[in-house]
Amino acid sequence: MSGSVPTPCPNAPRGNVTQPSHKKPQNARLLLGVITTVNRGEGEQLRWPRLLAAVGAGVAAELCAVGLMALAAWLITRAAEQPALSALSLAIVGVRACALARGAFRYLERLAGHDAALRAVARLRPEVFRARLGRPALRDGDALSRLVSDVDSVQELLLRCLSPALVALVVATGSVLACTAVVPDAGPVLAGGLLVAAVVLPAFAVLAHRRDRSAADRAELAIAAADLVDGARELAAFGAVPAAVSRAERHAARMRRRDGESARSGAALLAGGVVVQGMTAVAVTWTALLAGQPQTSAAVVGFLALAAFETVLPLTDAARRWSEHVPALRRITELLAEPPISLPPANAEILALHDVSVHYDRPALNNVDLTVEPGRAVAVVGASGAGKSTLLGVMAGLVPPTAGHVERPETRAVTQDAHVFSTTIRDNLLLAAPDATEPELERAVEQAGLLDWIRQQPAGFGTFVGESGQPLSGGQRQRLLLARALLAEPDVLLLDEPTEALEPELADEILTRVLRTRAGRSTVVVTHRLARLAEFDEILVLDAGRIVQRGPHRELVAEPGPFRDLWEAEALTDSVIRPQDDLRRRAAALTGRGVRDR
Ligand SMILES: Nc1ncnc2c1ncn2[C@@H]1O[C@H](COP(=O)(O)OP(=O)(O)OP(=O)(O)O)[C@@H](O)[C@H]1O
Repeated sequence: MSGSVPTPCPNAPRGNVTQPSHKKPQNARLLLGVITTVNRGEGEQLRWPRLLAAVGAGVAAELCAVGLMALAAWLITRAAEQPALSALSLAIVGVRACALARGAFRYLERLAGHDAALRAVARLRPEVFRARLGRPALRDGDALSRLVSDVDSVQELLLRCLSPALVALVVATGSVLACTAVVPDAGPVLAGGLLVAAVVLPAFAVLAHRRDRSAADRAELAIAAADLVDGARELAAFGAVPAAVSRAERHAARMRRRDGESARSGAALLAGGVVVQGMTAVAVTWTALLAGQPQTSAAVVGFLALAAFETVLPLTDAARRWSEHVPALRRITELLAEPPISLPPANAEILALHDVSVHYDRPALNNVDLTVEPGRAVAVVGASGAGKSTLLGVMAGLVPPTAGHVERPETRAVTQDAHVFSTTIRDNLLLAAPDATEPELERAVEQAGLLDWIRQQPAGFGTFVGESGQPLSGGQRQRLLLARALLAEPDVLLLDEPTEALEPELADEILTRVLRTRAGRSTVVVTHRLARLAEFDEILVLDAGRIVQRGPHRELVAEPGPFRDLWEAEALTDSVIRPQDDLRRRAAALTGRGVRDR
């Protein structure tokens, strides 16, 4: 693996790792599980009462709506009989009260519901980010944005699925009971109609969503569009723009077609709901009349039925949303269920590996025994894939060994995939030593060879870098990461090809400075470059996960063996490449352009 520190069992997604087998829990249990997670611990959190208060207010608002319709129906039919006004006054007040209360309860429902959902999301987000800590980096933007949108899905599920479902359940039951109380024969008719709207139509919506491929099409279109934008230069250079554009157009056309199909099936379900609503209201009224009930009662149950459906019909949409958001819920649940990763704490004064092995799908490190005495400088060399980064990862505690054990003092590693945060240079550095003073910052960046460049920036240490800041060259990035590790003043500094992106002279200069200023700090450097290894106390030569040779530079070059082979190979390459480099440097000097970073 080139450079980045790999992560084997128990948490790596690759290799011979046995993944924990997650039995798929039921969807409703998923949501309950997530709500339990956000209910854990102290501080600001979602409390069940908030959610129940929202549901309670929603029920009250919907019951007011049903009551309003039923009272209005009674009022109109009764008024047609022209009774004394006093006989209607209670109903008039009731209609007014229901109308006012409905608005007030609706407002309370929104307030309590959003409060509960936002608290849930605020609580869940750090839990999810914490659970991601230490796991392999998410390189693809889609996975990264999903990490954010998955948590938003929980808000959607609470507000647009769970809460409406609970409200509909209570209001539908209440409406059937009220209808039965007024016209006993009409109760079962209403119950049947509501069941169709609450169960059958949502089931169709779920089925339609399962068959709907528009989400996959949308993702493919996004990928094609990203290729068009990010790869515009290469596509133009290879004359491949028309082909790429027509591929994106094909995705767009397919997505339009699918969107049309899904809009048609949604509209059909909506229309189906309205038909069921109308037919049930007619059937309920008819049943009441057939049962010999007065017209007033028939009108009341008919309108009551109409109003009850207003609460139940949105369940079709809620079911579609539920199907849309459940995969996000599943991802969150699986992430939270994984055992937390934490770096093992320092447990010794001296770094020592005892019979350490690391196995992925095949061995990466075999029975390594090694002690790094305080203050020693050790270089690790070997062919690509020999296990250098894995060894460094084990030393840093980033890769747990599959066999053997590690004694480790305080270490800091600069891995190839170490992250530059999207903030100022200063904040990136202070991550390692929050109390570092300005001179300490300057000393660290000077050792890492970045001070001159920082001084040239108008904002100096306040220059924004990272994703949303100033783009850094590979060499500047490596030097910033090196300075950050130096600032932490660890007992053991572990560097994985720390200057690979720099010109050889500058790389040597920086490495020499880092080694000379090490005092009591041990330094282990993985490197492909063998030129300056005489500065190291010991060189470890790795081959196929084993230490095949070790010793100081002068001894290793004096005897035939793997190191001398590597050394001679590099000398041969240098004799071909160096003259070209010199030429390039002279040309750069003439044109006044720097060539320090590769
Ligand atoms: N996460 C992983 N899962 C499976 N195999 C892995 C993983 N990480 C590394 N390997 C394998 O382990 C072996 C050692 O990899 P490692 O990255 O330690 O080599 P390296 O000497 O640092 O290589 P390079 O010089 O190219 O960076 C390689 O065969 C690699 O394919």
